[in-house]
Amino acid sequence: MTDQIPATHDYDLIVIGAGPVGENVADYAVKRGIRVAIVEAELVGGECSYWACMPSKALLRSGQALRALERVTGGPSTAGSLSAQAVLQRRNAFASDWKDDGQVAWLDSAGIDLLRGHARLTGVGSIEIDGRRYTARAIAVATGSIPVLPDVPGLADAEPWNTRDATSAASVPPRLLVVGGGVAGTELATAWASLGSEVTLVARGALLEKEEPFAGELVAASLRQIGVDVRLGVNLTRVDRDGAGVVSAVLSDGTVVTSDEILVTTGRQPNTLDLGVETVGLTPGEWLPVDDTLLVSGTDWLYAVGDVNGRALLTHQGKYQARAAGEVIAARLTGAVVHDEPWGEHVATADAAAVPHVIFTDPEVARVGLTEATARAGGFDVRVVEYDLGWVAGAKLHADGYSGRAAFVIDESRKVIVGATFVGQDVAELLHSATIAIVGEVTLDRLWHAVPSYPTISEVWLRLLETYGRPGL
Ligand SMILES: Cc1cc2nc3c(=O)[nH]c(=O)nc-3n(C[C@H](O)[C@H](O)[C@H](O)COP(=O)(O)OP(=O)(O)OC[C@H]3O[C@@H](n4cnc5c(N)ncnc54)[C@H](O)[C@@H]3O)c2cc1C
Ligand SMILES: NC(=O)c1ccc[n+]([C@@H]2O[C@H](COP(=O)([O-])OP(=O)(O)OC[C@H]3O[C@@H](n4cnc5c(N)ncnc54)[C@H](O)[C@@H]3O)[C@@H](O)[C@H]2O)c1
Repeated sequence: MTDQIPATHDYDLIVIGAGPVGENVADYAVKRGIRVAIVEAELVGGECSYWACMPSKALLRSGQALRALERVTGGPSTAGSLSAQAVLQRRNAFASDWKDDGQVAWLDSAGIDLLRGHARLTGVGSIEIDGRRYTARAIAVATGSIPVLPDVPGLADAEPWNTRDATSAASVPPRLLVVGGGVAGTELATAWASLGSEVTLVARGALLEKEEPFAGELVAASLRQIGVDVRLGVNLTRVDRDGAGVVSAVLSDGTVVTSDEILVTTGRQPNTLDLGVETVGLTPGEWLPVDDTLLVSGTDWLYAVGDVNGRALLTHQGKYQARAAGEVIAARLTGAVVHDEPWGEHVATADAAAVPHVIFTDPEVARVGLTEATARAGGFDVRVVEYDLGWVAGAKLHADGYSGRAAFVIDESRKVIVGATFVGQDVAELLHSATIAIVGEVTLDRLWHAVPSYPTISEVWLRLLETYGRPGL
């Protein structure tokens, strides 16, 4: 192990991992005129492009569109059905048929060198790929995260699906058991049920426990409506797959679920187990701790960006970090001024204040910032207002019997929104207005002048303000 950056180096910056985050670190850095290489062990484009965001949303979209049509009087009079094979083919196209030629061509056009293979850190400013050593003045780790498999007797031997299997499967399993009531579990249960699978969803608590409680309740009700057997407050105790391939799962309430596949969606862990982090004083298997410029604590050359730092396991938030990291690495290497004050060009301040995300279940769950529970735990002087989206004229027009709910978490001391949640059909596009209100710290009295158009679902903004009451009255 070396303990200082080598005097000569192959690159200014080496990025490990060419997922959406690594690509953006490299892109933003190379545009500032430094020499950049990126290392990829599998496909350029990463998890999001081939086994996560894109294929899962492609699997979900057709069912959502069909149900939306059925909720409008005059839509199909008999229950419509999807062509599962056509949906799977559309999914294949969105996963680029698991080929990365397009992304590789883009790297080339951007002037970023691609090094194929599995990289391991070997010391300060140095890595090894298949026995070959490369050095750089800075290294950015963007290796993402991998699924967690709970230690349940028989589970590993039953060859469960992980999210990769569930997003790339070539046919619809007649029966699917989904374990885990979080984001991936609820989305993939929705998708496969829409495609005709008989789905059972098992969650050890409620669904979507990190959200406002009404989110999980509304999603559980709608999953049941599309035929999913939702079992809450139970866990797996034992799993077996017999010679015919049938899976039997024994639950903590003593019941047994039989299925053709079992999908485990019980969270993620950092992809740092086989990365050589121990050569630079870090612990394999742990999230890499970073400051707001994405610099790894205790170093002046190592950065960790995206899922691997554990700040927000979302593509768009990782890419936001990547823009800051690419710029700050280049700035530091070229001696340019670093703007690392809160909300400055070189920091990921929004990671702590305003992370937006959409769960593409039906209804969608869209949240930015804090929930009531996290705001209270954070010591905010909180007031929460809620409104039933089914009462909004634009929502009634959008779908017969529209069902949904929205909430604002308000910091009473500053009279600003610190969290917003919308649950309902097609609320995803409402979310960015809330992100802007939070990042801009727009006060409630000013928000009264932001007039939503009639008749749109966004009128819920006015209804929530009215529920709060006009400041000063
Ligand atoms: C089922 C599912 C659905 C999701 N849907 C969404 C969504 O709709 N919206 C959203 O925002 N987020 C979604 N996410 C989360 C999103 O996929 C991740 O946040 C995102 O992929 C993280 O990007 P990343 O670049 O940090 O890591 P990754 O995308 O995991 O990329 C890491 C890359 O590094 C490579 N690599 C790893 N180790 C090495 C090594 N040692 N050497 C060389 N290369 C290496 C890997 O091969 C990979 O290409 C979803 C996740 C899952 C599981
Ligand atoms: N639309 C999106 O943006 C999207 C979609 C899918 C995934 N993701 C990202 O991927 C990440 C991972 O998703 P996820 O659903 O795997 O994680 P999650 O944290 O959302 O949910 C994990 C679920 O598994 C349960 N669980 C954990 N350990 C368990 C155990 N030992 N036994 C039984 N149950 C257990 C939890 O209670 C929870 O219900 C999310 O944090 C999210 O950021 C995003």
